[in-house]
Amino acid sequence: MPTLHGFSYSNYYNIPKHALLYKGVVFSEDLVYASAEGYNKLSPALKVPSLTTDSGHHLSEAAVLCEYIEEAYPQRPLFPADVFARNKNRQLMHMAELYLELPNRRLIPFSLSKQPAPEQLIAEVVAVVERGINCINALATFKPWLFGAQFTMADIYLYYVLTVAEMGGQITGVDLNQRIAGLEEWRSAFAADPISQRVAADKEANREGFFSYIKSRS
Ligand SMILES: N[C@@H](CCC(=O)N[C@@H](CS)C(=O)NCC(=O)O)C(=O)O
Repeated sequence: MPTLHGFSYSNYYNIPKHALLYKGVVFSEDLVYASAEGYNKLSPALKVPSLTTDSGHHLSEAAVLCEYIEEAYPQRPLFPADVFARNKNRQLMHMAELYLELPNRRLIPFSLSKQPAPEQLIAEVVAVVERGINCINALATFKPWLFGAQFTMADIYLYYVLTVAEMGGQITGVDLNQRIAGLEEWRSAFAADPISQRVAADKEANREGFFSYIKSRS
């Protein structure tokens, strides 16, 4: 049985978790924070999530876990069969991370501490997020999923990226629902799925533990 390492408050952790649940893979969860002793053996970058495969190998980086999960568990495919469509899917995943997740992630410390973020930082974040908005508008159809009828890995990836993008948006004032037509309805449909609700409930159950961990490190 594969083991997913990390914590449920992490949006990155919830990406492979959602994919595993969608495919009906039986897996165990190992609650671990990135600074735990020995965690570098699972994830050299000391980032959550990581996965230990059935054969005892360790992998890390959420997008890599998505690829591994699809290859190791081909049931209920999450990438399109067509090679171009499959790579278009990956294109959106990469763009969502680079231009929506990572810039907004820079604002997490200010969101958690409720301290004002420097104007220069906000301007830098907004400049990158504008690219992200253009990318999603150019690629996604929202009919009803990002690339049409098939629910794909890109849907999972973007949904959890938006957790951090929304947190940052409260500081920058960028409202993605206003800027990306169809995003809000798509997100509501995703959130209504029982798997999304299970992931959200697990996240909520980890809230106290996560904030105690953050406090213990400051
Ligand atoms: N590029 C990594 C990023 C993962 C990431 O940033 N995870 C956060 C939790 S949401 C983390 O481990 N943070 C710990 C740290 O930066 O020390 C991935 O795709 O898995």
